[in-house]
Amino acid sequence: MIEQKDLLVSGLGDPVHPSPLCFESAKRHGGRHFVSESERVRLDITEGGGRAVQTPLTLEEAGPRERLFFDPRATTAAIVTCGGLSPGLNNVIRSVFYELSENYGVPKVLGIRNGYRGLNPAVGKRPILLNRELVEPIDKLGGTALGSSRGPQDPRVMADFIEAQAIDILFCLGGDGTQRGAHDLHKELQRREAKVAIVGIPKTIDNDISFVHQSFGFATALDKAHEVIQAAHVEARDAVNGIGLVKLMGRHAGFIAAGASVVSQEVNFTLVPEIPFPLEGKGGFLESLEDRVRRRGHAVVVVAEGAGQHLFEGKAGERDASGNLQHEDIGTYLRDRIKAHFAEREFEMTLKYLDPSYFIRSVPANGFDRFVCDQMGRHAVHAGMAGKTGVMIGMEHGHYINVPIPAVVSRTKTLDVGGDLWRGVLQVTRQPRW
Ligand SMILES: Nc1ncnc2c1ncn2[C@@H]1O[C@H](COP(=O)(O)OP(=O)(O)OP(=O)(O)O)[C@@H](O)[C@H]1O
Ligand SMILES: O=P(O)(O)OC[C@H]1O[C@](O)(CO)[C@@H](O)[C@@H]1O
Ligand SMILES: [Mg+2]
Repeated sequence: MIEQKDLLVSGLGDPVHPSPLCFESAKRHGGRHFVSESERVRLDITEGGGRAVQTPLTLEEAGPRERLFFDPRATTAAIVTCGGLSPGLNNVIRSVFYELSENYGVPKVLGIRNGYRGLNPAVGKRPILLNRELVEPIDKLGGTALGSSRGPQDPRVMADFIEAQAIDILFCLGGDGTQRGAHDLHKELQRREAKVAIVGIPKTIDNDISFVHQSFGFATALDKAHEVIQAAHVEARDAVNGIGLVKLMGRHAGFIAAGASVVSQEVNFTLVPEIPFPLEGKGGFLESLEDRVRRRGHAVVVVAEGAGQHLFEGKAGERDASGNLQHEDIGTYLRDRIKAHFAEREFEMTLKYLDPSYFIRSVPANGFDRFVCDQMGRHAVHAGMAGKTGVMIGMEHGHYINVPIPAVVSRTKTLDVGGDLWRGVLQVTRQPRW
């Protein structure tokens, strides 16, 4: 259980340098300008309906501070991108670079190559000095201009490198693993009493990072997933007893599968990791699917990659370089089980299996994600320049917030099966309430 004391952000010291940012016109019009340290955002803004009355937890509002810890003209910053790709990584790199160099006047911004590996000179490539020419066109491209990687590096080696390069602020773009790595690095630098700010920026198409209502890349992933579901629907509808089966990413959480099902409106079954569905027997998935095909002549099924793992109990899964468990392939397993089920009943049908895989994440960000990327990147710069460290930029209730990384990684965000999104899925699919 997170307590208020777990939500206090660490600082490197007194902010003594005046910010070069200018908000005079906002001030004149009575608008918001600098954000003070006392401004906080409530984590839970709902009440009533039988909820227990509690003192609400609050988080630090992110945003530009009037006084900075780092003197912008004498600051060196660096950016690293880790883990799997997500639409918008390049947009964040670009916004972080421009905010630092154009608005704060930071003279040196380094791009660390291929994730945390680039902080270990024994195995990584040298960092690149970012400049306008390099950064200006990257937002039109998918992927990350800096490269990424999985797999651990020793925090002592990374801290040595950071100190040797005189890096003052490191921006760590990545998912839960990246934020854990950032926390280890922060602790090592703290142990050395090094005045280095570590600022995380959450990246995941899976949308499964706590304290982030919607991470960048998620909306683009839904757009791409929607295209695939549309194709599955056309194929299913135009075949004799057609079934379109679509597997989508989401190893721990079903946000992509659920979100894309609602976007598409054509899905009849959505299978997610949060709800272990019965496969066989009355009311199970196969019987329900058969019933739907008998009644309507076709069906569309969307399955998240992390769904149905209970069906593989006893199998020792492999792990990737970062230690993430590799799931058994629920997509091809369901494809084969569906075919076998209909064959046993001598019920003619046509199954089309679509696995868009990386197609939904290695693409440029859509308009909404581009917007989120810019906001995330610039808020991260404000936090770093103010000397906040061991912190990740979050977003709740439309407010950007500074969240201590231990609080972020202490819990995993999964679909709220009593919430609006899942209710939406049930209303669209009218599938059984497993
Ligand atoms: N528990 C951990 N402690 C320290 N470092 C970690 C930890 N977990 C992962 N890392 C490091 O963080 C980097 C990225 O981790 P990982 O490959 O798990 O991706 P991620 O950031 O979780 O992104 P995603 O899973 O969304 O692709 C890797 O270099 C990995 O070794
Ligand atoms: O094949 P890779 O690069 O390890 O990435 C796969 C993983 O990426 C994710 O989309 C997370 O970004 C997961 O849903 C998926 O398991
Ligand atoms: Mg991860």
